Amino acid sequence: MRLLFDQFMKKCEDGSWIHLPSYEDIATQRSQDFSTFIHAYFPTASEQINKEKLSQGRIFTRSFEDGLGFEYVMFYNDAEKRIVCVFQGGPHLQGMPGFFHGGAIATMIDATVGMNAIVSGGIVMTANLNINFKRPIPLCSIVLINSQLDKIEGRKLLVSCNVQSVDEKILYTEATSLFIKLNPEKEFHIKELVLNSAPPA
Ligand SMILES: CCCCC/C=C\C/C=C\C/C=C\C/C=C\CCCC(=O)SCCNC(=O)CCNC(=O)[C@H](O)C(C)(C)COP(=O)(O)OP(=O)(O)OC[C@H]1O[C@@H](n2cnc3c(N)ncnc32)[C@H](O)[C@@H]1OP(=O)(O)O
Repeated sequence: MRLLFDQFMKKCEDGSWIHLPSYEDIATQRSQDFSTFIHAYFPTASEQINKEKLSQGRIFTRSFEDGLGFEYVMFYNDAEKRIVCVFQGGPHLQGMPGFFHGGAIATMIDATVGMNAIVSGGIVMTANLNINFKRPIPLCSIVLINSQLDKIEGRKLLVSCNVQSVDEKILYTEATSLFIKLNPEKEFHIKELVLNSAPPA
């Protein structure tokens, strides 16, 4: 994992790739924006959300103890509209004995294609996620999630991805997704928000 991280950090040196900040980095810096965001886009839901609970909110991929759940880092290539996620799931993500749970894989896929849609299109939500599980992924192995923005049609963003072994010899999973941009009149400049929260390369 460290070796792959260092290889991608090297690619960041010429600016072609960007090490994306973790959700926690963004949330810590911009937590005051979250209730404004919810109120702007989902005014009815906003009344149903307990403000105290919201302040305890955590993205669930970052809710496990270190090493037991989702360990990952993402890198973004703006020219190619690609994100590569280096993912090493922990033992608490087990489904079939010895392998990752399909829901855990779906979560990481959604997080990766979702981040690609966010940096490409702004505030979006997943409308559709289609996954083909082709081979089971051994528990605790390191995999690469390669996502690609395929098309933008008005408010719709189509992003595809695959999950491969690090040596690229095993294709574990393929997925396509549809994201819908929320009301553009209430645009938050989320791309800047995400990129400005990036740790130094
Ligand atoms: C400053 C604060 C910032 C806050 C965020 C901060 C930081 C974030 C940073 C990082 C985040 C990190 C990682 C991201 C991690 C994970 C990503 C997870 C994302 C999710 O986990 S998200 C949860 C699951 N997600 C939902 O909970 C959505 C529920 N849903 C809805 O809320 C609505 O459904 C919505 C909004 C999607 C659309 O609603 P809408 O009213 O805006 O649009 P409408 O329905 O008119 O559709 C417009 C056109 O899309 C077509 N269309 C729609 N749906 C379709 C479908 N399924 N298949 C085919 N076509 C479809 C229509 O047919 C029409 O097409 P046409 O225009 O051609 O007629």
